[in-house]
Amino acid sequence: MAAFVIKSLVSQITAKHSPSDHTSSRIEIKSALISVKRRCGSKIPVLAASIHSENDQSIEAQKKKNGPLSSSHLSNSVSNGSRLRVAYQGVRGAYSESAAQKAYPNCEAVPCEQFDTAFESVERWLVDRAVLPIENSLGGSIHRNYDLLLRHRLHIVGEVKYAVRHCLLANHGVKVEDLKRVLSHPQALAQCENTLTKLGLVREAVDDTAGAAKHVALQKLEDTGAVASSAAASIYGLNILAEDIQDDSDNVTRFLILAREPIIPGTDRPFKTSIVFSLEEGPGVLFKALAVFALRQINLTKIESRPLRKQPLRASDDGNSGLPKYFDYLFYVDFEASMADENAQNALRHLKEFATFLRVLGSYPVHTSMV
Ligand SMILES: O=C(O)C(=O)C[C@]1(C(=O)O)C=C[C@@H](O)C=C1
Repeated sequence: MAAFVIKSLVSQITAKHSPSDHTSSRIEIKSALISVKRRCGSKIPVLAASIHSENDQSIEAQKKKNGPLSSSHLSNSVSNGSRLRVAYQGVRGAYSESAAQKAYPNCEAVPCEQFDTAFESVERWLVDRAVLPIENSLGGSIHRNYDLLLRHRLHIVGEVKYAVRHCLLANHGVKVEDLKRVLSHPQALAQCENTLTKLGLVREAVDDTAGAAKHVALQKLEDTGAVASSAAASIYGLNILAEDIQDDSDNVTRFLILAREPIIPGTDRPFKTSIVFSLEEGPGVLFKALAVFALRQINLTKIESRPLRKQPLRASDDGNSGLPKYFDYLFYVDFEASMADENAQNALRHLKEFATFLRVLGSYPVHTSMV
């Protein structure tokens, strides 16, 4: 509630003042924050810190430099509430940018250096949403984002599936036979495993596909190519040596749309729910957990297990030698039902009876159209 109050206050105040008139709007925001703080208590300081500093000027300056948001920028701006601002990981030309624009066609796509930065920029009101890859049909799960879903308190409010078509890019005048190395995001390299092996290229993983293209272009490399999109080729002035080099034409990456607040789940269209839980150790416990859905004819579309980092190993309970006996895991499950559906509510109530931890990450409409 406090955050909502502040956000509407800030947009009212900043709307009153000209963009250059930061001093008076900051003074007014400060006094408004003091009165809100009296009403809402100590939750304010963190949010206030992000409002008090120079607002969009630093973001505009940052965008002019065309550099992605880094953690150092997280504390000094706030979304001005005009166009929806959507964070993605990577630089201009990344598939994540295209996915963000597909999810919100008129959005302002905001590049972030790391996945963590994208999560934090939503939490600190720098942007309104984040669109982050969670799995790919060839490369599998993006484990980092599964771990971050648990570490942060954002909600999944949607998903978008994007058909990824990789190109082999190089500087003009460079031929395929001149290449010795290729740069790209590890997921992209994995999706083009066969092609890159046939070409005998040494792979080097970098933060994102478009960043790889940008580096090859800026450094005018003649023995190194990049695996990236055709959009990245035109943005950074590279030549497309080969198109559709992914190992399978059906190369789809599923992205999650993350927000500070959950959506109200409905039953008016197909919904999906994502949860994460952990279980006691024991024979058949996982079977029992999955049975709560099977018994109610609820279809599971994804199961992912990730180490329980706070307690990665579990000592054996027979007390022998005290050596850890089990790896402790978290289970991430997506199922095809809305949390507005009583059947899904009963399934989770049943799961809660023997799960040691359970959190609903989001209940959101199934993405149906393809790019
Ligand atoms: O590097 C990019 O262009 C991204 O958008 C990242 C990413 C990913 O993390 O999987 C997104 C889609 C593709 O699967 C390849 C890379």
